[in-house]
Parts: sequence; structure tokens; C-alpha cells
Amino acid sequence: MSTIYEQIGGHAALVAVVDDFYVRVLGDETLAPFFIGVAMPRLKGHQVEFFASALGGPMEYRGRSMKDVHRGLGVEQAHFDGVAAHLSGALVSAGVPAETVSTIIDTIAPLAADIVSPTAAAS
Ligand code: HEM
Repeated sequence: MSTIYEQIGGHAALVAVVDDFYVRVLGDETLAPFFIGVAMPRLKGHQVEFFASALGGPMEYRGRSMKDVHRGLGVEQAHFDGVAAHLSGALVSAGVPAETVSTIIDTIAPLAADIVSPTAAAS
């Protein structure tokens, strides 16, 4: 059985999806402020690695844990949902079938536990 990584078209497809994903995120005024001063080429590279390994691809994510990366950023669940919606939009526009997009979103949804700031979630 092929992996989701293979189904969506492998490395080249994922790079294109991540590029489009960040165009959408940076164009969203509720999300863009989080990324001020962030080195985007490095972030995109890590994001491709992260999604590749999360979707069954051959790449290994060697970056910091999701908890360490997002600690103290003040990410709320609504921000997380916004990011997930932009990922979904980028996948759909790349021609990924709706069912596969749902599977991908279900795969990343539990990451909110590590990404959403505890104080933000409690307020
Ligand atoms: C499924 C959801 C998410 C995943 C898989 C994810 C994954 C990642 C990865 C792999 C990095 C790169 C880490 C590195 O370069 O060391 C990163 C960095 C970052 N993420 Fe996320 N992220 C998600 C959601 C969010 C949300 C909701 C926000 C805020 C709205 C956010 C804001 C950031 C910021 C600002 C950085 C850069 C941090 C820095 O360079 O210090 N992320 N994320």
C-alpha cells in the first residue's frame, strides 16, 4: 500500500504545497504576526521534512519537538484551526483528493496538544 506521501506526489508536490501553505498563512492577518522575523526558507525546509515524515515519506524530521518550537508563542486553538484550514486549502488546490486531505488533517489535529499554548488554551 502506498503512503500518503507517495499518493500526493512525493517531495516535489510537498514542497509546492508548503510554499502555497505559507503564502496563505502569511496572507492571513490573524496568523502573519507570529511569523515576523522568522527565517522562512529554513522554516519551510523543516516543515517539508516534518510533513514528509508525518505522511510516511522517507525523510526524517530532525528539528526540535513541536512543544519546544511553539513554546511561549501564545498560539490559541483558533490559530491552530486557521493553520489547518490553510493546509487543507493548499492540499486541495494541489489536486489532493478530499478524502486524503481529511486523513492528513486528522493526522495533524492531535498536534494541537503540543502547539497550542497552555495559558492561551486556558483563557
Ligand atoms: C499542524 C500544525 C503545525 C505544524 C505541523 C507546525 C510545524 C512547525 C515546524 C516543523 C516548524 C519549524 C521548526 C524549526 O525550524 O525548528 C515550525 C515553526 C514555527 N511555527 Fe509551527 N507548526 C504548526 C502550527 C503552527 C501554528 C498554529 C502557529 C501559529 C499560529 C505556528 C507558528 C510557528 C512559528 C512562529 C514558527 C517559527 C519558530 C521559530 O523559528 O522560532 N505553527 N512549526
